Amino acid sequence: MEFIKMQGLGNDFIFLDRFSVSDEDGTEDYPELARKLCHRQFGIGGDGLIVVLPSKVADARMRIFNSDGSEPEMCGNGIRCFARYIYDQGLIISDPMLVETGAGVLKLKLFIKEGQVQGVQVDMGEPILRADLIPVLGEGEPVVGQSIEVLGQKYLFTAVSMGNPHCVIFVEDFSALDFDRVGPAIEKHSLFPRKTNVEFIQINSPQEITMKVWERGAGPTLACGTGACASVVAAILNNKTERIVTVHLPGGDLLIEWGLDNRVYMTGPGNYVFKGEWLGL
Ligand SMILES: N[C@@H](CCC[C@H](N)C(=O)O)C(=O)O
Repeated sequence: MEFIKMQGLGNDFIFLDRFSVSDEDGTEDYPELARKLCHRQFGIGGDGLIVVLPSKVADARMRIFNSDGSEPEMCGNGIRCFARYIYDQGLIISDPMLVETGAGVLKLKLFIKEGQVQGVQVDMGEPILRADLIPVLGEGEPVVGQSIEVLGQKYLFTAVSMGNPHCVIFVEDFSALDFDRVGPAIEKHSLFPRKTNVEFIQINSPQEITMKVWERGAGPTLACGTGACASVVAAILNNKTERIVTVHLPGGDLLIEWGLDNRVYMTGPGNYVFKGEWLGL
């Protein structure tokens, strides 16, 4: 089975190109493939599996599976890699590029220099702040500064969906945080009926934040694009930043803007790692 591996700020994905094969034939078990291929020792290794599919309403359709086999609605770092891949394959019909995702059809702008994609800006759409749609068992709307208790300690969180759910927690200092225990405990907390991604945020200035993420279905990753967008929305709702913010992640930086049109714009890279053939069938 041929594959390509790509990464967006170290958030790494195995790409299966099924553009010319119908998804409807049901012969491939993507959740099972994701678990096998993403395994860091027994597989290729990755945070997720991305399947490139044809679309009736956009240039192409992206399906993403977490390394545990679950299928989230969206992936911010993945969609930038996806855009670069379909551009390089000559599969684009429209400008801006349109990609169908579980969070709707998204518009993407490619920054191209001498035929090479240098970066991608994604219109990530409007953040979802309604508790029942995130979903979170939240008080008030938006759910800002609500208390959550895990491992005997209380944290204040803001809940935002960018198609997928995020629980954003502001911290003074990462070193005081038991990240490897608190992250998974919040991911599976009963306040989040569909589980959640968890972002811990340090505010550096009104234009800069630093983020550590525990992803739903994948654990700790070097970056999360939807998480960066949700965190900037949460920071603005908490009056901590301006509307254009650089987000420092372990794998690099993203530029996020929550526009006055209520849409969130994410700009960053998408890169190739290698291509190969998987023999572990
Ligand atoms: N890393 C991604 C998000 C992938 C999905 C997430 N783990 C979920 O289950 O919602 C990103 O860059 O947005």
